[in-house]
Amino acid sequence: ISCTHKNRYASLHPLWQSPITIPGGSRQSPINIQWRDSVYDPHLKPLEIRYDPDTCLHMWNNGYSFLVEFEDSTDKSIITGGPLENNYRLKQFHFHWGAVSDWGSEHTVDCKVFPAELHLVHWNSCKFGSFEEALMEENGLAVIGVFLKLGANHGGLQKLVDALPSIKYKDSLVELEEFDASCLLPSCPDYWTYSGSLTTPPLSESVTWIIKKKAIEVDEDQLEVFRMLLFTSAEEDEKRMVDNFRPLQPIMDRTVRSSFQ
Ligand SMILES: OSc1ccc(O)cc1O
Ligand SMILES: [Zn+2]
Repeated sequence: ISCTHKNRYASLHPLWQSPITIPGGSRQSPINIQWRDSVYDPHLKPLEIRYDPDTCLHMWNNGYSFLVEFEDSTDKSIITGGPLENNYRLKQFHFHWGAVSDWGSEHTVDCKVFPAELHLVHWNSCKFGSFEEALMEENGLAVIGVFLKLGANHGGLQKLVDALPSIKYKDSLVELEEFDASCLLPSCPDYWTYSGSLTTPPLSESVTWIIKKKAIEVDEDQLEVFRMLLFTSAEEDEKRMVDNFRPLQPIMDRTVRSSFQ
């Protein structure tokens, strides 16, 4: 069964309008995760997260989302274990969200859509020399996806939310002193994992996705600040940065594994 394409695709940014199909694309993201079709893999290890808050550099609006970027010239902030063969270095994290809290996530679980989704992007520093090189290689990247659901205010996220007005326009940037990205992860270790792609151009099929089973809670006021950002620069006609998610892609010949029974 496919998830009914509700009107959440009605007003997408041109980038995501036509579900761009990559010629010969066989492992595109995002996908719907059908819980009952996922296969428990007892060989999956616990994911190890080792982030150093001092590697945080800045936050900027790249015209698709807002990103927090990290200094990645050493293995100071890495993930390892889980489905991964090597260490993967934290490069950046960013979010996808909707114009309203009825939709916004890229992945879905049993067709359930969340108001937003966090992506923590890492690259294989054992096999490649840079993020840009790893981006084009099979298993070059590992991205942790975390669903955001409506609930209590998220204290760690609030530090970023407070700085968002200063990067309202495309290509604006603000320095950040230390930020511990692990505060954005749920405490539950459970995850699904599958082979996929970037969800923004160049849509490279180089991503080992690690989707956390548990969502983190944020409140409506925090999402409202996300929605105040603009896709556009100061000189252009204002376009609010909302609905920056890619439509669901076919699972093709892929299996989603779970780290839990
Ligand atoms: O939207 S997903 C995504 C975007 C940029 C990137 O460098 C990696 C990613 O997984
Ligand atoms: Zn993303």
